Amino acid sequence: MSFLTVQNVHHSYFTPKSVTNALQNINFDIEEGEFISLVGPSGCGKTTMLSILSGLISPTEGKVLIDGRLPNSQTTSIGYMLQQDYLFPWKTIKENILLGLKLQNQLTEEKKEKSLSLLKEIGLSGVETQYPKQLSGGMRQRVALVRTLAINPKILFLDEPFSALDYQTKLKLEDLVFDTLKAYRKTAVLVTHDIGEAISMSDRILLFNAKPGRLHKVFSVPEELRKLRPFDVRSKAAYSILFQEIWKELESLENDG
Ligand SMILES: Nc1ncnc2c1ncn2[C@@H]1O[C@H](COP(=O)(O)OP(=O)(O)OP(=O)(O)O)[C@@H](O)[C@H]1O
Repeated sequence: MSFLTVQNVHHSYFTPKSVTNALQNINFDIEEGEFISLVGPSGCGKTTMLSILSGLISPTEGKVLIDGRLPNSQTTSIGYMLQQDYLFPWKTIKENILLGLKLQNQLTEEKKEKSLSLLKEIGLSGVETQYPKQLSGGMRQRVALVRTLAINPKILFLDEPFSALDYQTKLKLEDLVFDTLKAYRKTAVLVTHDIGEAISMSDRILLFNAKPGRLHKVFSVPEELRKLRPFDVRSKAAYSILFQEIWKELESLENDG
């Protein structure tokens, strides 16, 4: 059985006046250690899919299993990186990083040391006693990554974590997140509007279609690109070919809609 399975998922939002079929008949699997991106036109259900995968909402029909368990079960450890870093402004960087462990009653000396050494690994030595407002947006997102990894999640859900950053910081952070997730052999699902980001970071890309949201096509990133860091992927011919392919497919979906 795969690490994560999505079986016949449908999801509708009901309001007193209308019903929106956000997702229809979604099926896919993710293997342990895979990096998957969800892309598609606005309103195709990417955020809804991520909310279902992470157990924030239950699908109207069908189910998701992570390591054989429902995502909202106590034993399924999930990490998030979002567009905003959601660090607590009144807590120091060290307190922010250790908060998850503290809340889960898992703050051992060993885990504390590990989390603080990860902060150094990603180039943030010496910020432990500073407050979030003293750091740049890119630095704060790096702290958010450490905070997420501190709880040793089985899977990470990344909801446009680079979209609020300037272009140069975004490219640097893509490399850093990629390196860190590979080093710790983490499984990850990224939602992004940026096809280049999806190709350069992922093993596979799931293209969704809108109204209702369906899984339209799955693209496998060529093996030769998967071995490279995201920044280096962007200069390869195979990258441009796949970019064109996904771009054309997206355009045809938008024209159909
Ligand atoms: N809480 C909600 N109540 C009612 N309808 C909703 C709700 N959340 C999302 N929708 C609708 O469900 C559909 C899918 O929305 P969703 O946000 O998942 O798409 P998306 O692909 O993430 O969009 P975007 O790329 O614009 O962020 C859309 O038609 C949206 O209007």
